[in-house]
Amino acid sequence: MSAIRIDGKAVADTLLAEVGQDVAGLRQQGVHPALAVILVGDDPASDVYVRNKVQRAEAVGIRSLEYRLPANTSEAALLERVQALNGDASVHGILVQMPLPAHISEASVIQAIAPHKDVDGFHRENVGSLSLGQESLVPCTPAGCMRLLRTVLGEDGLKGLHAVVVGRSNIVGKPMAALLLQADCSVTVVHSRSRDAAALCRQADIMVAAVGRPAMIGADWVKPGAIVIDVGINRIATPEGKTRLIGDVDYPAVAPLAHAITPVPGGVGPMTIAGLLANTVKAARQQTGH
Ligand SMILES: NC(=O)C1=CN([C@@H]2O[C@H](COP(=O)(O)OP(=O)(O)OC[C@H]3O[C@@H](n4cnc5c(N)ncnc54)[C@H](OP(=O)(O)O)[C@@H]3O)[C@@H](O)[C@H]2O)C=CC1
Ligand SMILES: Nc1nc(=O)c2c([nH]1)NC[C@@H]1CN(c3ccc(C(=O)N[C@@H](CCC(=O)O)C(=O)O)cc3)C=[N+]21
Ligand SMILES: [Mg+2]
Repeated sequence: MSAIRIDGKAVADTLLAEVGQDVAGLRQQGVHPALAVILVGDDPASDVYVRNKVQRAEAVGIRSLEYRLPANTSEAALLERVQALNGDASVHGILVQMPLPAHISEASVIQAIAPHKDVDGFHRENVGSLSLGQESLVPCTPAGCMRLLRTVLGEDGLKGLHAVVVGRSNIVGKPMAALLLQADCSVTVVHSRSRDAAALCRQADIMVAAVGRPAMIGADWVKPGAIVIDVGINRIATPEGKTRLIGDVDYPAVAPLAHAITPVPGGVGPMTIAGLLANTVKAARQQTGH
């Protein structure tokens, strides 16, 4: 028996086609959804993601504005840029690429983004809404993971299952746990201080790995028949002297015993970008009343 390989690229393409139709409809009504992406410094990984975002945005008809600021940009200058975009009615979504240089407070920058333009869903107003189960802009990566889980399990198929989230970051782990709870899973969150993380993970019907450690999750962490979602994006060196992407899950070891599993690349990553663009359209609708 080999696992279902969850094709995130294909699911993302379906979502992007829907987004493209929504954008076309809005543009006929005179609304051109626009996303501003701000990148501070020249982190090579961030550079790839920002390029992917801008390309996908343009492919679905979303106007994209890209601001590349030098690594020595002051926090005040970045906040000024954010405030200018907050006040620009032609811009519907604002994303500040993380991580930021150490001299800039990520929290301060996130709180400066107008909540209705916060397409990452990181602002405390959106975090609060998510936690309360109220309508909000939901973080793109966890939302993408939920959509992938529903493609395997169906709309109501998550109810009552035990989900284990590995990682508790504000951008992935915590919002992931909130969404799983809302879908009526029982949720365990495992982190660096957890006692016997592997034993907790072995109890999971659904496991979501968001750690940032290449292939940390081996076969002995996974219950046979579990569904495994790998959020990790790690760049490792190959014996040939090149680099390649690998997840937090040891795919060759885990795939034979899982019911379904996402690959890296081609799993969660494409869903994040599709979700970001879907959030941009949602924000544009809310801001324009269309
Ligand atoms: N596919 C996509 O679209 C995206 C992928 N990513 C990727 O997902 C991964 C996680 O990202 P992010 O959440 O931002 O990472 P963070 O570094 O912010 O968080 C990592 C989490 O993993 C926990 N952790 C670290 N080591 C262990 C361990 N040995 N056992 C159990 N838990 C551990 C940490 O625990 P503690 O809190 O105790 O320190 C922390 O909560 C990265 O590879 C990142 O590149 C991120 C965003 C989007
Ligand atoms: N404010 C903010 N919001 C984010 O959503 C955010 C961020 N900062 N900082 C960095 C992480 C990481 N992230 C990814 C986006 C797309 C892919 C992606 O497209 N992955 C593809 C291809 C990757 C490749 O080939 O390099 C895949 O996995 O198949 C991956 C990772 C968003 N993040
Ligand atoms: Mg910082």
